Amino acid sequence: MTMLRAERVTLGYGRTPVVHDVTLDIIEGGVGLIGESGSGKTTLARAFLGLLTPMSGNIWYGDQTLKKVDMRKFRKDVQPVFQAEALDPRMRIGASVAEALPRGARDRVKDLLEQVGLDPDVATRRPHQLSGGQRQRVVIARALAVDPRLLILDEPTSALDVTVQARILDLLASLDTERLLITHNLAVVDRLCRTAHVLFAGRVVESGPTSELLAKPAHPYTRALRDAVPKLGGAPPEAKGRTEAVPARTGCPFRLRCPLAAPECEQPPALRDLGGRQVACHRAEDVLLS
Ligand SMILES: Nc1ncnc2c1ncn2[C@@H]1O[C@H](COP(=O)(O)OP(=O)(O)OP(=O)(O)O)[C@@H](O)[C@H]1O
Repeated sequence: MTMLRAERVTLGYGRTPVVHDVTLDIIEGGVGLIGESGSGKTTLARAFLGLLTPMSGNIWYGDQTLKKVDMRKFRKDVQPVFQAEALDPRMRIGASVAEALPRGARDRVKDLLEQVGLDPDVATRRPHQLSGGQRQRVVIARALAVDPRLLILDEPTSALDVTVQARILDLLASLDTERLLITHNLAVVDRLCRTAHVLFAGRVVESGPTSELLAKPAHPYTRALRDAVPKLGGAPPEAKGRTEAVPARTGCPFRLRCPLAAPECEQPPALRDLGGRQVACHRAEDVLLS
């Protein structure tokens, strides 16, 4: 089932588009958005949260666009999971979680803290008295307080060290709530999302089942990300090749970094179906064979 849908969405700041003509469904089983810094992941997430209005195209929630939807209900159904730094440093943890709960349900603080694997005694502490992993759990507890249908998680574990990161991923995997996960790290998407979309320079370059994208990438950029997959907790990968090259302004945006670039890549590749996935590459068949 599709929970949220971006339909031919172009997004930008001022008059400058940074996400171009993206169509993408958030479906059950977890959806991952992967790409390097500046590829447009957070911009797309902000549009899905209703925080950024598309320059063109629409975001659909069920059969309504976000322009028409009941925003009070939408804000309850679709919850962002912010970085732990967003917690109010002056507030005690219990008050911080209680604040997120609906009126009349404030006695659920203890349950929520337990649900995210925290000792309810942390309720009396302030954020600086918790570890980074504990703070991230509090942020997740706050997001869960309104029983959302969908969590939108932007790099939920990148600030944490490896073992703590693995435990937070276990927690997220154990939740019933659906998720859109934004990350540099393919290994994190593999753990939490059945479907993955790879963004490069504000365009979807490959989409499909995560396991297939990892096992047999059809876009050279997906392959470069896969080959640079950091262990959980590692540094963000850089695609191999001429990493200093900026995206090309004409033709395929990846061509200046692509080891398979050919004359036809001076024409922009359309996103096309290829054996159960979608890929925007003239040479996808060669990528699969090579
Ligand atoms: N508020 C803003 N005003 C103008 N340009 C912005 C703004 N926010 C982001 N951008 C630009 O939009 C592009 C996409 O940024 P975005 O933050 O969506 O990328 P990202 O893939 O989430 O990167 P990161 O992983 O570093 O967060 C970048 O070129 C960025 O410089």
